[in-house]
Amino acid sequence: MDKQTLSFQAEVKQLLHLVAHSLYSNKEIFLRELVSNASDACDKLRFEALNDNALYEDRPNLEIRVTFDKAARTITISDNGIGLSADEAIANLGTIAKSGTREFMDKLSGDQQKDAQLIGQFGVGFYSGFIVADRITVESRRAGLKPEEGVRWSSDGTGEFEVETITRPQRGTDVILHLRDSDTDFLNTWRLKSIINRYSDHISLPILMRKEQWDKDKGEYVLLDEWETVNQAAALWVRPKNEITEAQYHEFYKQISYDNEPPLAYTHNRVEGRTEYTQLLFIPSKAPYDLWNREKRGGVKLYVKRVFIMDDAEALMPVYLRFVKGVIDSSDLPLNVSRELLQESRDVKAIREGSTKRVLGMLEDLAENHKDKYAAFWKEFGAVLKEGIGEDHANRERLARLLRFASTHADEGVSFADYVSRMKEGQEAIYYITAETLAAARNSPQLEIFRKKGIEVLLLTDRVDEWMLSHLYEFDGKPLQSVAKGAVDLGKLQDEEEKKKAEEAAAAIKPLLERLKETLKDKAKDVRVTTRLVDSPACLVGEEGDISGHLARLLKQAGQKTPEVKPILEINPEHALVKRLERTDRFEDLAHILFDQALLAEGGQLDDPAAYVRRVNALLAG
Ligand SMILES: Nc1ncnc2c1ncn2[C@@H]1O[C@H](COP(=O)(O)OP(=O)(O)OP(=O)(O)O)[C@@H](O)[C@H]1O
Repeated sequence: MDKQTLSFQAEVKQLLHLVAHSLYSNKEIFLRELVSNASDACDKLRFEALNDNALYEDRPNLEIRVTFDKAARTITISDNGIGLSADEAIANLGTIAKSGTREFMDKLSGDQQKDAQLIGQFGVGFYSGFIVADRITVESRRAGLKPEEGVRWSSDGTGEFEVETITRPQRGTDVILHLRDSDTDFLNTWRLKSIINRYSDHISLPILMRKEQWDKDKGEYVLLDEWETVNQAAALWVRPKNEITEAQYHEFYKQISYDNEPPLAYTHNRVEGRTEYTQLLFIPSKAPYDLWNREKRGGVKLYVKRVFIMDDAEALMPVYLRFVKGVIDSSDLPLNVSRELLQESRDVKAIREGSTKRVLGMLEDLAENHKDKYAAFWKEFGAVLKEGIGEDHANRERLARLLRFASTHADEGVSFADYVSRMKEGQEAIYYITAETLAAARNSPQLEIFRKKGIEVLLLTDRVDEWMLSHLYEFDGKPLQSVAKGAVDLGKLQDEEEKKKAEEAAAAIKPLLERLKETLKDKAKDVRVTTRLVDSPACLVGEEGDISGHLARLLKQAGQKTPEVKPILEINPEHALVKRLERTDRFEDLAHILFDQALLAEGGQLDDPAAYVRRVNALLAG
């Protein structure tokens, strides 16, 4: 192929611009990214060679070399991995194939500072070379192709790149960075070594650099023809725990997660027994931008006997732990394991169960011993963890203990155990209310009697709460009871006198109830007297087993059909407004207003807001 000039995909141009302008604060990451690509290329070769050993040609030892040339002002990162064909170079280095990166591009705000932070979550990979280089040349040959089928790719990182065929006897890739004038300080063994130590120590392949020696005559260090390995060259998770520093764990985490913040916690174990594997799992400090995408595959990489098999092996972690990042290295799975096989494998099932327990153990430890960290975790990931209540029956008990809520007694951080420890003498149930917002929950009329009696109520406002509650009926033998469903049954918390008073009030008000029922028959399935209200005239409740108004609204928002369930209107016979009903000549207006206000108070929407306004105005004017 003669030399061709091609244009970058529009998104690449945008990305390149961003790379060159936003990443100045942390220039040295270019080396991490390019070494990581070189390592990936070696992993890919090892993987393909499982089925075709000839791909190793005569160089089975995979390695990465980092060299520099002061005179030419270049740094070269070389690998003898899978290499690129000409077509692959055009496709992979001229476009953004990864959907993640494309999504990232969509999220760019144009605000450089924000975008630079965002970039940390993605890693710009190959293009990060342009942070320090004003031209990058890639020379490569794919394993298995002939020497004449090599390719040279070159670009100054603006709009276009050039490709041509070259002859290249050795397989693999050289990425040659032509440094900008301002970045020649990277042409220094010590500097490069220290960057490799910081970012790439855990890369499992040897990273080689030429040795240096002090030359007395020249009065400077000169490079020798001898090479030395400058990293540990052992996969981090294989090394004994006591030889790994906290900083190394954190760096490894950053590398696999693209998260700039250190992880909240990690766990590193060798599991022995029927299924043998090593797990190194991290809990991030911050939720990724796509946490809510349940389709997104998990963040756990699968290795088999240190050979990289796949990213995002979702079968290794339950969906509700999709925020966990890390590596699992199995000693038992076959090297040619596929995603389909993973789904069925008994070993994988054992690994998933073991890893789930480990993560829950980590969370329990945080909850117990590092309360601040657990609170931070809960803020970021609590709502996702709640999915586990419905999805992971085996661990439901443990998960329930990890849940945290707001309540009428505390703004956040209330566990079921806290709640139970504060239960009143004679209180049998754990009371909760669901609502769209904390304010709506806190101010619901249904809470009035509980507040009056000092009984704590959990305030649930996450979207997933209703669903979660359909899978969780009790904690520690105490039933969970909605304060907005069924008749209030405070059981032993209510004394006989109160009960008697309520019954008498109900009897006295019977004719009024009948009238209300008739007037509101299209809106309410029943109207009854309640003791749950103190300051409000009325509230809506559901029948035990009915879906709540809150859930019905959530489902409606999600575009799902919901069964038409009419609520029950409960009225407070002591309230002035209710008393007024008995002698008003605008009974119908007032009845509707009572209902509509009860609906508004629980966060509902009126079917006919104009009618409501008209009625209120009529009353105000009258
Ligand atoms: N040293 C290399 N050898 C072979 N192919 C490479 C090499 N470096 C890059 N590539 C190819 O170029 C593609 C783009 O690289 P880039 O670093 O931009 O993205 P990525 O590696 O897919 O993602 P990321 O680096 O964010 O994990 C790679 O997927 C790979 O196909």
